[in-house]
Amino acid sequence: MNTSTNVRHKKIGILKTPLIYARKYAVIIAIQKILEGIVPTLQILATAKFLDTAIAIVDKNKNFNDIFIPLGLVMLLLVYSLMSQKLVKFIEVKLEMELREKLRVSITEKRAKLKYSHVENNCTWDLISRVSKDPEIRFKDAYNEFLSMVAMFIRIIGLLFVIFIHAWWAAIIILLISFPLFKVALKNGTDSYEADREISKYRRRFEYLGKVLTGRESAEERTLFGYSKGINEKWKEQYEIARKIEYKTVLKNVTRTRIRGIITAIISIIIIIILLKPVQMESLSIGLFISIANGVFELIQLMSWQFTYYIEELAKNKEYVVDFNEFYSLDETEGAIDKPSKENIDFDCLEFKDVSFKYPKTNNYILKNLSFVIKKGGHYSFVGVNGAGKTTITKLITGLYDNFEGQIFINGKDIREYKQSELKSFCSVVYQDFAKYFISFRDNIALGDINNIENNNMKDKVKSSMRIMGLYDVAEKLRNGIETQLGKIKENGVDLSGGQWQRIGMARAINNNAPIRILDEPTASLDPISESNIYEHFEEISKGGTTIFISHRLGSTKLASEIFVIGNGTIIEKGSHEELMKLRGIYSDMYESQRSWYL
Ligand SMILES: Nc1ncnc2c1ncn2[C@@H]1O[C@H](COP(=O)(O)OP(=O)(O)OP(=O)(O)O)[C@@H](O)[C@H]1O
Repeated sequence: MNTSTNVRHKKIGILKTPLIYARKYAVIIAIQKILEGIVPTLQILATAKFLDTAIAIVDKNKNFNDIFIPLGLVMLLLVYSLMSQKLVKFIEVKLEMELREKLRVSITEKRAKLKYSHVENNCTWDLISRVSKDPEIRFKDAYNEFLSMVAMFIRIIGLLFVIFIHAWWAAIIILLISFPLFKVALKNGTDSYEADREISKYRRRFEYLGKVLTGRESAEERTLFGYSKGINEKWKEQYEIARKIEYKTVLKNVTRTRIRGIITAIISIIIIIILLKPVQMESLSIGLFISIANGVFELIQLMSWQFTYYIEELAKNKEYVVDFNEFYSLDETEGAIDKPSKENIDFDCLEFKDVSFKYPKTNNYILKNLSFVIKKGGHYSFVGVNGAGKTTITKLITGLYDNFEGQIFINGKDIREYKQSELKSFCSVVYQDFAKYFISFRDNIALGDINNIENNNMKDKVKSSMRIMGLYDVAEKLRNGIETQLGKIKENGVDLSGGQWQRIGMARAINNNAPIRILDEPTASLDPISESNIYEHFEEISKGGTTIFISHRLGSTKLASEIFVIGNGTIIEKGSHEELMKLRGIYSDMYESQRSWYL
């Protein structure tokens, strides 16, 4: 069915994603991180044992041989710490690669399935862009940071435990100062992501303006109109807003972090001074004092900088995961990625019955109680002023939007009851903003019939479409003929003129066997000879099927068996060219005003 589906997406979290998509590497990293949390406490104990034994040997209370076991332990733990870090870096790269492969495919698939309205809606488009940016790095970092935090937590508990046994009050003081620090870090993380979100709006604008200022597409106009200075000002304006938001957030975070650092440094010095007392009273050995002092400094360092850094990052990544889950729960069009049905679809008639439509989240009706019938084998023309709603009608016919009021029937059956694969096989379309694919000349045309793209007769089909569109001459002049790579992204790629690209777009549509052919401004970029060539070959283009032609060039309407003049969202005049000319209404005014320039 061509209806949208509200996707019941199982929410995934920071931990689940790597475990689902790259389980092996995720488990190895988790084990390593847990060990990373345990080893430092063992190191403190082993170092203390080593120092106390060394002092005892100097004091002649122990044998020299007694040093080997604690020394061996210290060495072993040191070697482990060094080796494991190298190993985990390697595993992290593997995890990232596997996440990239799986997540990118999954995100691309989801994007392809999305309801078309999400593509045309700014808010959801922002969300889609945010989520699609480096998802593997986001999840890898989030996973690592979460586990590093767990490791650090284990490490903190271990250190606190050792300190608690020998100076419980020091452990309590450290704990008390840590809670507000974590809260501040959490706030920092959320603020940063929110700022990122706000910045991304402006970034999109200044990046676009940057493209206008430097891109190839606008190079000629840039030189001719000399607008670089003005656009540069606008670029600066948007960039400045983004920079100020970023600066304010960073400044706030740095100030909070600095104050936090100074307070914790003072507290750690006080703790060390206080710990001297039990050493003096010999209730704390010198080895343990040195190890604990080291531990306290390290702990304060961890808690005031690293641990809080991880909390901040985690808060940021949590926001990303919220976006990620929101993206996956956006509604989809069922069967959106299905290929057109392979069966030969018979088309009999298409009917719009009192159709009204407004774009989602807007208030104005673009189409109002629109009714018309398109019959098999007929040639129809939609004309009307800019913005009258002609392209919108094609969006409804092709099923891109299904939130209209009234009814649309194809062969007497409600359009919403068709599967996407069936709907796709009804129409082939040359869009007003047709796509230019930077692939070979031949593949650009072959794409029009995806079901037979690998067939042996595709080359002949491509050639036949090229002949109709007068593309033989164009291909002959290219170095590798129809195998030439188009577009400038490849080293040997060739760019074509606007009209040549448009003819390729038409050839792609002709290569498709759908019974209805929709041509939205197909001659806008064509020279007069190519344009009249199209009118002459119209029967071949339509292949005996039904055509819907949208054009402001009213010469094309003479081919139509019926013309629909669209105004105020509905049909204001209809009939053949001769009938409408006799009517002396809007159509005849439009036609006469265009013709007057040719006389
Ligand atoms: N995605 C969208 N969201 C909101 N409004 C839209 C959207 N797309 C088009 N519109 C509005 O719908 C109206 C009809 O647009 P449409 O593209 O159908 O006109 P048209 O008759 O094909 O115009 P033209 O002759 O200029 O190609 C316009 O006012 C346009 O601003």
